[in-house]
Amino acid sequence: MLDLIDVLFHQVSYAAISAAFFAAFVLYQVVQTLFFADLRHIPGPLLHRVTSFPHIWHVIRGDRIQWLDRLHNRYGDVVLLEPRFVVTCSGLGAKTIYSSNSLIKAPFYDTVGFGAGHKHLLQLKDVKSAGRIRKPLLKIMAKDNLNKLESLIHRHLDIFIKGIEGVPGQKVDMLLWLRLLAFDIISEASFGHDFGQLATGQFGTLTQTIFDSMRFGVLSSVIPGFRTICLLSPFPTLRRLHSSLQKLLMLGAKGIRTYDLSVTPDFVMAPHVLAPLFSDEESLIKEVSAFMIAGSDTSSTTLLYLFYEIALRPHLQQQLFDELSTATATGSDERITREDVEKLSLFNACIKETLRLHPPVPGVLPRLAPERGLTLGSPKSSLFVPSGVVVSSSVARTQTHADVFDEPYEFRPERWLSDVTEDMKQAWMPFSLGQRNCVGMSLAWSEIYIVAATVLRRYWLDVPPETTPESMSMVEGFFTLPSSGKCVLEIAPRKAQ
Ligand code: HEM
Repeated sequence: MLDLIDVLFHQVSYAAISAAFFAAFVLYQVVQTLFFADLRHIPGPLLHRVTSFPHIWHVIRGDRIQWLDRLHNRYGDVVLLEPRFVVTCSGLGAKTIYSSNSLIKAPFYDTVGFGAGHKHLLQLKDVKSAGRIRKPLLKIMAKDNLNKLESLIHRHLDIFIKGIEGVPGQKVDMLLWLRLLAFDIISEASFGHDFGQLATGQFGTLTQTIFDSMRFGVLSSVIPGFRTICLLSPFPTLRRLHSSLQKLLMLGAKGIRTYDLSVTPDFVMAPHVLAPLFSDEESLIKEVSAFMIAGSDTSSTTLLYLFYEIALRPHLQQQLFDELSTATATGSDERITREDVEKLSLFNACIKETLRLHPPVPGVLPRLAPERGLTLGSPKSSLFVPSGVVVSSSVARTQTHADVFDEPYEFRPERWLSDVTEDMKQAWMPFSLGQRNCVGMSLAWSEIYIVAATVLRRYWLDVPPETTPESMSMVEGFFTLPSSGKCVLEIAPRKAQ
């Protein structure tokens, strides 16, 4: 009996000693992380030093834009977002991160691909390997080359116009129609044929697949193992999200393989034009499928907020109409071309201001601090970030920095008409900066110019009571969208006025 007590006593004391050691170790780690870690000089909530959970939570909720705003208001230009993730909202900080070729993309980009195998351009980590695809792609998508796409844009715009004019009461959900337009344009530009959704006025299988792919991309970028969770899940919604990427690839493959060269032989982004850039068909299919995501909601969101902001301001709308009326439509059938309107100053200022206040990619573009570390500077402070830490600009906040823009949250296109400071130029980054900026920028501008000019010359836009600042407040999914999921605007044909 005594022996038994002795053994138990020893076991208990061993267990107690082990527990005490473990508790001391945990305490040491917590104290070390909170007060002695190499990032302790970076301002931010204490919780961010030990967990990524707050960041994950706000990504899932879609309110990261507002959360980043609050963090910067409280902690300044440079903030600790996660234990190994630092964000800055200074233009100078953005320049430091994105204009240097030595910063590679963060592991985040591994999660936004199409699964195993080849990566698409957005995912390629370093400037050099991305450059091999980017350089020829930029030539293919150069402004002069894109003239050939203008008739394609107009063809879809005709269907769009017919569609919105048929909406009862001419109260149009612009979000729905602009998304349909952008999806049809990019699918025809990439696959050689659209999916006819614009003609039906409804989201179809393709759009649902793209929406699911974007949701899946967002969730798998923040929830570890999300792919596996979906794959093993009994819930049909999760399994549908997971299969969306494969579905998109299948549509991409079909588009490329059934591309009709006899109809559009010299098409800008035709498979035979793009194929030499890629080592095999799989890479080409992945790239073109990624265009479907990168090149759709980005353009439609810009056009949406442009129309909304203009519709809110009758005086500006009339000024813009007067300016657009000075442009002669030189395209076939007297259609507006990019060249007709791209130099109009107020028109350009309105688009720039829309992209400043409502950036389609509003959140973070994470990179890894290089081996020597880097200093994130702003006029107020500069903080050293050691090697391997993820660094990023908080884009929406950088573009509304109160030190750079007067009345930063006001839509004031005139700020771009005179006295544009270097700080303003530096802080305007809707397409990102440097060697990994948007490769589809020129295509996006063509689409925005042509659609916006055609619509604003043709219609007077009004905001009905149901469309409010709250319903239009920005949420961040893969890209920016209005929180209500719609944007009803009233359209009145100009001639009828
Ligand atoms: C208003 C419209 C657009 C905006 C605001 C926009 C914005 C951006 C931004 C901010 C990036 C950098 C992403 C990052 O570093 O994580 C990017 C990259 C990219 N964009 Fe766009 N984009 C637009 C339209 C388009 C279009 C129409 C395409 C058509 C194909 C496109 C294709 C791409 C691609 C392929 C990349 C990856 C480039 C690389 O990693 O080197 N984008 N875009």
